[in-house]
Amino acid sequence: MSDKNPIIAVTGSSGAGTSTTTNSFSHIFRSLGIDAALVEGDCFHRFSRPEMDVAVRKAKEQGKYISYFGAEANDFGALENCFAHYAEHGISKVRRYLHTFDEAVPYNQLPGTFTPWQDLRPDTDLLFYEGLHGGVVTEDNNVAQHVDLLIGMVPIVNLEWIQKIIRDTSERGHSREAVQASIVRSMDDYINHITPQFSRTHINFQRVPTVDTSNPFSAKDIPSLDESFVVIRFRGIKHVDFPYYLQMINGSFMSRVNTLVVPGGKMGLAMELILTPLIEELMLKRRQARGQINWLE
Ligand SMILES: Nc1ncnc2c1ncn2[C@@H]1O[C@H](COP(=O)(O)OP(=O)(O)OP(=O)(O)O)[C@@H](O)[C@H]1O
Ligand SMILES: O=C(CO)[C@H](O)[C@H](O)COP(=O)(O)O
Repeated sequence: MSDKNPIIAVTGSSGAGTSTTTNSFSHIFRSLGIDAALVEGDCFHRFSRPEMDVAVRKAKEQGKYISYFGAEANDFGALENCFAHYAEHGISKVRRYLHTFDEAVPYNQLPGTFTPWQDLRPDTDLLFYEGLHGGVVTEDNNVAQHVDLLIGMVPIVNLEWIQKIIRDTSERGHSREAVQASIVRSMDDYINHITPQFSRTHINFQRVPTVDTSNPFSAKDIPSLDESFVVIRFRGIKHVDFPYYLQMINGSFMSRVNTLVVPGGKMGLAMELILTPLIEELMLKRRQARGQINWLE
């Protein structure tokens, strides 16, 4: 945590929608005039796609599974260092993992490879991470401790799998069988490294479909926002203005004292209403910590 160089992390499983959510954050950053440094979590994978294929095969020969959710295939130490270094100095190093031809062509590289490590732009206002492990804690690494605002993006699991299967087959060139196999292979790491993060988050956004998703492996399309509700759970945030949200978001209601439910189509509006004041507060603390505060504000 750092008042001077705050970090916001959106964490979620593969296909959960962390990249999609980045659009909502970009919109908020733009409207608040915030210059955010983007860190894509996939840059901390240890292996390129061909290297991962080999690692998975070798592990299988030894009767083990490795997946993109776990510590063997991701450098949690490098991720923690990235956050710690940014919190301390406002800079860090990042790279990109290129998933598709569209992403890879501008770099003259192949899909499934990394760009070289590069310094983040200097003088950014905050670091924005989206990926798998923004709230990870293991025996050796504590990534979560460096995050000032931790958001979980968590569709219910059937919907998450539908989103992953359809995205991976239509955009990333994988077969349905390969994606199903990777879901099976990931299950241990999913339980040990992905889901525990959602008990450390400040807010979880859980999309729940209102259409039948009981066989996610046969789904032809992703249920739309209008075919879903979003369950929003708050933890450890003071003064959550539930009456204001209930008034502003048509069709919203509370299901528990810390839980707001909104129609799926209102997810963007809900994110903006809820996150804008929290991000403004981070920026206010940042200015105070840097002695830039104008007491007339
Ligand atoms: N709220 C939503 N409504 C409808 N479709 C969605 C929503 N969120 C995500 N999707 C779709 O689900 C798929 C996966 O989303 P996205 O790429 O954002 O996931 P991700 O968490 O970034 O995955 P990865 O970590 O594997 O890159 C995409 O096809 C995206 O369009
Ligand atoms: O999104 C993922 C994890 O967040 C992917 O599973 C991982 O990055 C590997 O990508 P690809 O299947 O494109 O090689």
